[in-house]
Amino acid sequence: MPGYLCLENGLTFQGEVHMSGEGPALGEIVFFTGMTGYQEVLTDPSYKDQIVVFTYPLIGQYGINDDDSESMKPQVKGVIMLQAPDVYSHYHANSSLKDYLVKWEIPHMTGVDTRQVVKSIRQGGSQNACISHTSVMPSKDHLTGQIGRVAAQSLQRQGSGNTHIAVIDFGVKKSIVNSLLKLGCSVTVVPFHQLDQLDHLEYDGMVLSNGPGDPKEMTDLLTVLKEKILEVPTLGICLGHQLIALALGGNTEKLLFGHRGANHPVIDGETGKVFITSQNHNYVVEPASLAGTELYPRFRNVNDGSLEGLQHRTKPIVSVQFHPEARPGPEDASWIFEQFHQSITKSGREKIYA
Ligand SMILES: NC(=O)CC[C@H](N)C(=O)O
Repeated sequence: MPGYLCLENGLTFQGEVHMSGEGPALGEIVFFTGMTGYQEVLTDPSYKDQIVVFTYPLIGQYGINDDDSESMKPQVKGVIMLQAPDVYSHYHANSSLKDYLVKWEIPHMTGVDTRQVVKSIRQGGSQNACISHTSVMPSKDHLTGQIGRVAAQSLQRQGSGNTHIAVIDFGVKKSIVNSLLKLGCSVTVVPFHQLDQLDHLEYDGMVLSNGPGDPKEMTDLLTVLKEKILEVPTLGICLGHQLIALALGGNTEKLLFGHRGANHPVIDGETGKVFITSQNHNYVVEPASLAGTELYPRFRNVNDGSLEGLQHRTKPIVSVQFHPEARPGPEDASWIFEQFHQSITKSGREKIYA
């Protein structure tokens, strides 16, 4: 049925709307620039309640499969595409993208001038938007509470390796846990609201996961997090990176329109090497806020110079704004997990932090 995408800045786009009810579906509108990886994006809990615009004009060509989801179901509030073909082709696929979105009742829209939508977001910044059959202007209210809607409810142990990692779950992607299991670690996923459980666990390292929304919604946890971060080798990924900065005295701010894609170049100040990363974030750590803390900026985005990761001056604590687990995107940064793993053993630590 014909319908509308209405942005907070007043712009309205017409297209073909597919949604079960009348709507409207309200979410923060953001854009993803990768040519592939739509299944991973739709199921990444960090996109909770966001409306995602895909800039690549043809989405759904290789269908949906049983392996590539980052969580049990799509997490996005809505999907905006130029074209989503009914025909798909891939030896792994078991459903079309459209059937999958209909099954999970995810409002989606095709026939939209996605380039124009993206231009508008780049000018006005991420903002709320509505998908509906009639033209409905979105509220300007800042959407909150997403982390509580995606994180696990109870502790989950996986793997049997000797090195035991506590993954603090703010909406963890499956591939972060898988990256640790692949290195031979065992993993306990600890929900963010059960940090007291860490006192009963014996673990060798900690990972603070990715997650949706504003990191400052987790301000109540910062004192406990700081104590735990300083105790064991710690890796922070995306929201986890932002929380390490906040816990150790830094500050975060919101970018105008965020980074979401599979080809963001990042330079490692330690080695001078540039690598291509997968990204999905709205917020960044403010470099100036690190003055007087024990953290220093190690990684930078080559395109806009924004901060992409931190290192602690004396302790084995590293954090990255990009996604070393990739999915979707290149695996150029998977060495971050390997170094984290090495940093857990004393000899590895001496080598890395010499
Ligand atoms: N992928 C993430 O962890 C995103 C972190 C945070 N929600 C942001 O948008 O910046």
